[in-house]
Amino acid sequence: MVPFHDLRRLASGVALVALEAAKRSRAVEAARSGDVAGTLTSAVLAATDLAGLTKGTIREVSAAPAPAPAPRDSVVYFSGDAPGAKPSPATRPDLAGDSPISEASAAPEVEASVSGSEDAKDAGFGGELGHSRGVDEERDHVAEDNARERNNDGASGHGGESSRVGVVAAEKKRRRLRERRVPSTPFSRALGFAGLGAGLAWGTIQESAKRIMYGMPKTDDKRSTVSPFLSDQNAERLALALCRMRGAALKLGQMLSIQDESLVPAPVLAALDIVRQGADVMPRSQLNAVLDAELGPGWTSKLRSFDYEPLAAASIGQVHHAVMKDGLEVAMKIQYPGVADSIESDIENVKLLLNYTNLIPKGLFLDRAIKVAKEELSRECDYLLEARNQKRFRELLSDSEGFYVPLVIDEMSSRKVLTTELVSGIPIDKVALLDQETRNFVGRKLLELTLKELFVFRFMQTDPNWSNFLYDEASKIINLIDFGAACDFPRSFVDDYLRMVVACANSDRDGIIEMSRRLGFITGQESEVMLDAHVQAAIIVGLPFSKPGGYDFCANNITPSISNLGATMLKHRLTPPPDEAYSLHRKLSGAFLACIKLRAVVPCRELLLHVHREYKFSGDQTEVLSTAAS
Ligand SMILES: Nc1ncnc2c1ncn2[C@@H]1O[C@H](COP(=O)(O)OP(=O)(O)OP(=O)(O)O)[C@@H](O)[C@H]1O
Repeated sequence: MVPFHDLRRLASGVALVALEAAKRSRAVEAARSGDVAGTLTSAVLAATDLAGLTKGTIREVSAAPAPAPAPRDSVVYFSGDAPGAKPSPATRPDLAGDSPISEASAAPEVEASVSGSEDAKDAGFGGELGHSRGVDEERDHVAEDNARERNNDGASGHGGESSRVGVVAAEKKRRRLRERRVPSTPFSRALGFAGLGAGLAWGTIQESAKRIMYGMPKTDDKRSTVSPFLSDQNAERLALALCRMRGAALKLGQMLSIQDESLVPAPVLAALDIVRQGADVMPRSQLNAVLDAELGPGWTSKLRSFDYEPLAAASIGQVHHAVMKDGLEVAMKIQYPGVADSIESDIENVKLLLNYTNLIPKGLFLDRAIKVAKEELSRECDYLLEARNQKRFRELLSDSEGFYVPLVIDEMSSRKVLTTELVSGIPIDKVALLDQETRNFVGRKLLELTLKELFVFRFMQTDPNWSNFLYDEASKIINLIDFGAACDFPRSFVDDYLRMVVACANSDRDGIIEMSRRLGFITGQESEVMLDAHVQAAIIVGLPFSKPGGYDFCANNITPSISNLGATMLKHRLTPPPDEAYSLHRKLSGAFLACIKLRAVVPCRELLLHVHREYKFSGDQTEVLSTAAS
């Protein structure tokens, strides 16, 4: 027998589809007003969305790439370069031939020269000649550097060569991404979620039936054994749908994917790993439409070349390699259409799905977290804001050894397109494969940066995604990218937060309780159980800072202890954490998780004491560390 609650889920899923269709359907409106063509278009769109979202076919991500479509050249070169300067496919062997990206439908007013690509010719790309304006001194310098590096060793971007440092670009290209249109209207997005809900419900019923026929699946994960909802197929379905939807939904999926198994069930985590590896790719027609609308139809006149095969398909946009007229290699991040306008509804829809599935434990104060996520995501969709953040960090870190923030190219940037200097390097999870000395160095640098951002700049990039730190082994520089999520912290908050970290480092119970109250983590009315759990968690988080000398993140894995205490705190918590805490703690735990991943040994206490010594508290109060601190 199929359990009743599964039938109810299916019914709810179907009801949701019907409800959304009725509520938001342009088709219905069109039909009412007699627009038959509109009705048909919307119906077809809806059907495609549903089909795509409920299939749940397993995607081979890395082990066995999907068969390549007919070979194509994805790079389009534009005419007007100085003689001899025109890059040819031969200089980019990684691009030879096999792009999975399909047909072009390009900006009609520019015509193409080159590359022997039929696509480019069909697309009618071409040259507005001799343009090179607004190139400042710094930019010239960077372009020259890059040209020199390219001549020397063929590596691209800042930070240069090293056979081991796989250029991220080349590495990412080896993965075959799936090309699918982004559902860009509120209607198609809502239907997408509804379809997913129905798909999950159907998957649950299938799983229940399977269990009746063949018994329980063998797995260590208790929750997946208990709930037929948490089948591998359903988890896969969820991941595929998120990759297709992109936008806020995918971002939330990526956030969940770096959580540990005590919060998110294992099969879902495994599926979300797919999500972390990148979204589907938007077709050229959608891409060109965004570029034309944002940069004007003459955008190609500023480029020597543009590669239609993306370096990366991220949650909010996809990133393409291009070369500016002056030879500077750049990364162009192009936002998926419709995602900025659908943050609110996407998140509401994800919430609905989470409610269906009971995936999130009670006590997480989800509403508050969701409010913060919405605000963060809308900021992240504004690439002009990201450009400003990036310039600010470039300035702040200009004297900090070991870090580099790439240049922003204003003339090729807008609210939905962000063009920055291309940098190279390997993300943190790849650094984890290097020698101990390198891992220690990178771990130390990451913690140093985190402390500096919070306690010196009071301005922090709050997205700890491992790919946002690209380590260039040859120059020993960490190239920093992705400043979409960044925020200022008020001085009074930072003052008390530093006092709290020091109290944690010194296992100072009274200090922890007092600062936690002042910062708003507790009300002061909590039960003893809650206070104990809170203090214990704080002391565990402070452990790396508790003793002089190198702290070995590999030998002391603190994640499980925190998860256990986390459960107690969720049960007894009286107040949600302050708004500042969501992104700050994501970043801090991200820095710790990175050090754990790197199995690094880092003199954390020395780093903290250094920051504390240099810190000026407001009101110029002299802060003395307790004797245990020295
Ligand atoms: N300047 C750059 N140089 C080299 N690669 C880059 C650059 N900018 C972006 N990339 C590549 O594109 C990927 C996505 O870029 P970015 O992180 O800025 O996008 P995002 O939409 O903020 O992504 P996320 O979904 O991780 O938040 C990076 O992980 C990196 O591989």
